[in-house]
Amino acid sequence: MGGMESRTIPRLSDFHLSEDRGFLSAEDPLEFLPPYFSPWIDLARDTPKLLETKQLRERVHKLPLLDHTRLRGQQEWYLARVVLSMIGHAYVWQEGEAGVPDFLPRSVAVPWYRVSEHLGVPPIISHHCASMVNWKKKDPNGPLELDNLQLLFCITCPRDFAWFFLIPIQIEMHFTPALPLLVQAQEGVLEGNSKLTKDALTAMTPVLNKMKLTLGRMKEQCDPEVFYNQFRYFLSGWKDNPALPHGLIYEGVSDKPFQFSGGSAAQVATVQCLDEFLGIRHDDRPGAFLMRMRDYMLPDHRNFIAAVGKGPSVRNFVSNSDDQELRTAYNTCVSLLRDFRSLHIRIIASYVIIPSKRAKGHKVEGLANVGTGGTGIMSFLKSVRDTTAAALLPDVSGP
Ligand code: HEM
Repeated sequence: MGGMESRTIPRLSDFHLSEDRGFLSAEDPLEFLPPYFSPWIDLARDTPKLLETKQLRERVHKLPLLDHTRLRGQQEWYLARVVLSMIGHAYVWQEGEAGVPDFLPRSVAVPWYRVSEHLGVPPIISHHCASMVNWKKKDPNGPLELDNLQLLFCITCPRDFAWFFLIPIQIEMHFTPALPLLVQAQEGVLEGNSKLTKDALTAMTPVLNKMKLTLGRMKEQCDPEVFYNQFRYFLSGWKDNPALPHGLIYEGVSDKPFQFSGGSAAQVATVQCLDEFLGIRHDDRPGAFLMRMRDYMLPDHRNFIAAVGKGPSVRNFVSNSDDQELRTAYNTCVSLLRDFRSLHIRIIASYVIIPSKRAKGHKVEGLANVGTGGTGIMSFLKSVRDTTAAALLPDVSGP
């Protein structure tokens, strides 16, 4: 990743990133669209119940084709994408892998495709739409914190599904102070100011610690068996997926099927941003997968990550310096990111590997192995974690 190092420091405002919300948008997400769009909102709200009785497809068949060009403002476009993604995935996977439809009806396909095109992302559920713009505060005057957050729209299993997507929002909030710090660290490199870079790296330590602590809260309200057997497959896409080997036809958009990857936390911008900042370069295959996941991020986010990677190299600066404190500060960040990834691997063991062994013969068995899933997951994640660990720099040699 990365490429030629430049002397340009990314400015947050150029990428519409705010100092107090980071990759979350500066305004709170909308909960409602204008009344004209109530068929979408009502259907998305009813989705978990309609799936229970297997009536969701019927409701979609009655959905009118609405004019998406009547959406106004970024937040309305975001919300439209949230609800259409929930409805679209519920439609495709209502019957599990056994009963996939040949095409997605135009009343969902056309606006989903066009709204996503407008936002510069593929028409499929992504981490951004399921999590980052899909929340509200329980107490509007309370803090933007996990325990005060509620997910707006779910596909199924509301309690567990919501928690799964709320955890990343809190992680995002922890990460937010790191954005100006990484800019500061690169400024230090540009100015040859070791202290500026060191202070920034040191101030990032609590950020990374908090991210890991919150990741560790996943089990509080998201049960591994519910995740694995009841909602994971609803997030699946139609690329490299044996249940939809040719992809999916979006009726009214094209007669040819499209192939897109499903939702994955590998689309989280924060972690890839940290990799670029710390100069961590992943091996060919894992690196290519992570790079591909950037296509599912908002253009501003993927462009910012690329700009950080092209900015002055903190890693080169640290490795060329004989300031041991600077090196320790850098190494602390790298080791905390490694620890975050090690914890993530332990989580996958209980959320994917163990349930997959129990699920033999279950109706969604095949869907457990899509994407980088199944046995490929662990070697992928371990490679990414080991490359992170390998980025640790040796101590400065004595005089
Ligand atoms: C129950 C919770 C979770 C499960 C089961 C899970 C599962 C997975 C899986 C299977 C992958 C491999 C890529 C793929 O197949 O799509 C992955 C990658 C990834 N996940 Fe998670 N994930 C969970 C929670 C999280 C959270 C909360 C975050 C951060 C907010 C996160 C961040 C990542 C990242 C950054 C990657 C890419 C690999 C890396 O950079 O280390 N995951 N996850």
